[in-house]
Amino acid sequence: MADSSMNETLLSEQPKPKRKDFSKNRNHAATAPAYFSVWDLHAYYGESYIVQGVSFNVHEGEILALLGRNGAGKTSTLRAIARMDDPMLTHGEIWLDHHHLHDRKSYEAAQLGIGLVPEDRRIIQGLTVEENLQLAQIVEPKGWSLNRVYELFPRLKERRKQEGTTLSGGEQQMLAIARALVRDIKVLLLDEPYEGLAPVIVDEIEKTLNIIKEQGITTVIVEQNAVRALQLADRAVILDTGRVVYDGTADEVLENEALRNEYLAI
Ligand SMILES: Nc1ncnc2c1ncn2[C@@H]1O[C@H](COP(=O)(O)OP(=O)(O)OP(=O)(O)O)[C@@H](O)[C@H]1O
Repeated sequence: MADSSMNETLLSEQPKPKRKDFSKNRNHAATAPAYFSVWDLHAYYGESYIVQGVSFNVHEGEILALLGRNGAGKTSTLRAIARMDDPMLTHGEIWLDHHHLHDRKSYEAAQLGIGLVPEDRRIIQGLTVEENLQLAQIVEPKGWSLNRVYELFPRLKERRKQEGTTLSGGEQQMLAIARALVRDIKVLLLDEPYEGLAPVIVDEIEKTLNIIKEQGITTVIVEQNAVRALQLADRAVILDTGRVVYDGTADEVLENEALRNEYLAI
């Protein structure tokens, strides 16, 4: 999270939040060729104006890295897309496979195919690995079967009777991703999946994300480990103070030292 001084700056310089008003939005779907399209999102925490007009498109089956320095607004953008209450989305459009999400609740966005894996992974205490997965399957529509998930994550199969919160960090991350897959998701939103993990575990998760991509699932990954995210991703969007400052190929960012220095400090 960014320091509070940035918040204060944003607070003093930015306009006050407006009432939610999606009626003035133009119909972006008519012009958006992309499978998953985010257009001109504006979102606030209380009066703090954080997401300041973010737009990007993602093609089906693509992996997009959403990058930027601490406090750039990456998590907030993911949360706005997943239609969480905080930050409050006040303007913009979100389209997934011809369905609009911008005027929906988070549970409706989830039913339409958004799978958010938050940074803290939210493994449910007191439940085994398998019970965590079964609980995620309660809500329709269902996605992958447990057998299919266990094929992808043999470690979870081995530990299926173990309490989820006692797993290692990497295994908990696998469980968090698996929980998204047992629901019928179209877009996987990953917030800092590599955080705190050893490089060898990052390798393992990266392989899994490539397999998930081969199955046609679209992924947006937010990651402080920008190089690893760029190596995985097809495309990259870089945010700075809640605005898009780069939208292009991941390879171009890896090759463009000036861009990396300026916006990623790497
Ligand atoms: N619940 C909240 N209430 C108020 N401000 C918040 C809240 N969460 C985040 N912010 C502020 O929003 C801004 C963007 O935060 P966000 O977490 O989206 O950034 P980020 O790019 O994901 O950074 P990081 O990698 O550090 O998490 C920061 O200034 C942060 O302090």
